Amino acid sequence: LTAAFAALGLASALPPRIGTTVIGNGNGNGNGNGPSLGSGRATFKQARRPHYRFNGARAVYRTYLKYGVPVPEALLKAVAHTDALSSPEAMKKRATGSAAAVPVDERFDIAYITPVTIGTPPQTLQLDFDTGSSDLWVFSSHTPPSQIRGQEVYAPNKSSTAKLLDGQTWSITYGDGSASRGNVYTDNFAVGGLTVEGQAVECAQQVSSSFTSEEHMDGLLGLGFSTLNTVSPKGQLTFFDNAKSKLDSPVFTADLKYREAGTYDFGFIDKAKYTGEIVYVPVEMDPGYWTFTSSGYAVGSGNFNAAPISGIADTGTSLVYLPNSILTAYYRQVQGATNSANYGGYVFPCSATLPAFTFGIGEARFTIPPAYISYAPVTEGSATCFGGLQSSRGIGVNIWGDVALKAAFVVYNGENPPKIGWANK
Ligand SMILES: O=C(c1ccc(-c2ccco2)nc1O)N(Cc1ccccn1)C1CC1
Repeated sequence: LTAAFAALGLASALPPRIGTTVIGNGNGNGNGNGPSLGSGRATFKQARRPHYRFNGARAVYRTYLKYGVPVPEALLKAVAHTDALSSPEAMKKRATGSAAAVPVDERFDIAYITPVTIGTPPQTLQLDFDTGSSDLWVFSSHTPPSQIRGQEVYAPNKSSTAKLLDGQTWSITYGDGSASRGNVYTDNFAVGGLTVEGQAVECAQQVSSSFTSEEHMDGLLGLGFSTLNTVSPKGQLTFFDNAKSKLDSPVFTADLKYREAGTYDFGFIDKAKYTGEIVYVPVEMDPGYWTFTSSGYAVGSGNFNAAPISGIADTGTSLVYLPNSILTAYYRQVQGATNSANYGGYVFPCSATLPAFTFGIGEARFTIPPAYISYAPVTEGSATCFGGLQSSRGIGVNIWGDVALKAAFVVYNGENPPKIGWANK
């Protein structure tokens, strides 16, 4: 501002502290209708103007007018632009968030963890963001120490903003047989700069062994629909449902990657993260998963089999689970592949040459490279590898897990009705 004034050859008469409204305290100067002057002194208390946003361009503009200096075109444009930025609707939705999705292990993408902060002062935990479930639960000070192996825990008693949800409990069983249960607090909760106050944080009082052995995962953050939430007797909202109303746009995106960190973004779609166009398909939100229909598949360079495949986009599941007919078509192209009862799924020699797997979203095509499908040796150092494509028989739903999701940029659009968008990257 000083420079602006100097440019105008004006003394740097800085305007009074912007946004103050001068109010009298009743000892006026007697020429209004206030009480007669007492000691010839007057004091005026200043008060902040609520929701006032300083607007530099407008301050300079006012000065030009005050001194009768012609206002240059550029300044008029700046005033118009900055006014638009601070307009009521522009002010209303200002929130977005962005956080890394890091593989829990450097060799296989078994799951991805994302840093979050809970409480006051903030406690940082690493959670598995899971679009296949809708409970936000954490290892906590209520978790038996015998079930904790290196995880960070949330201690509500160390947070001045934690509140127990009296009488509320939760209990969840996942498809791989893992399970956890406990009680519930609300607290301030933030992901990548996006804060929700009063988020239901489900504290584990019991976790099953597979959670104990996943030492870098301090809990799950459900991004399914809140209808799946298990808190009883009063179901709670997911972080996304709580944050949605203040997001610039009611969306979150998943950009998972093969053996490297990706990102979850909330409230915006980052054009730098994808190529071509995002193709949207409808979502069936009952019973609570992001359920959509794929338009078909192809094995390697084979022709595309156009056939609707209903399935869920599940960031919390490592592999892809599809109908047997598709798996037979795929693994018959893999030398030495068998569906092993011993290992519980399709295995093959790690030295085998694998075809890619392509799935359709409308007219768009997404190809999972062979490297993603040669998932991991069945046991440390084994020459037999477990496939990234497995059978959905016995699950009841087809699942597009991380093996598929990391081949795309995925937009979870929470408008009514919800939809899911897919783009290549
Ligand atoms: O693990 C679950 C899963 C997630 C949430 C719930 C649940 C119960 C009550 C509320 O949510 N139940 C699941 O079972 N998978 C993935 C999966 C992977 C492997 C086998 C079976 N399934 C659900 C998304 C399908």
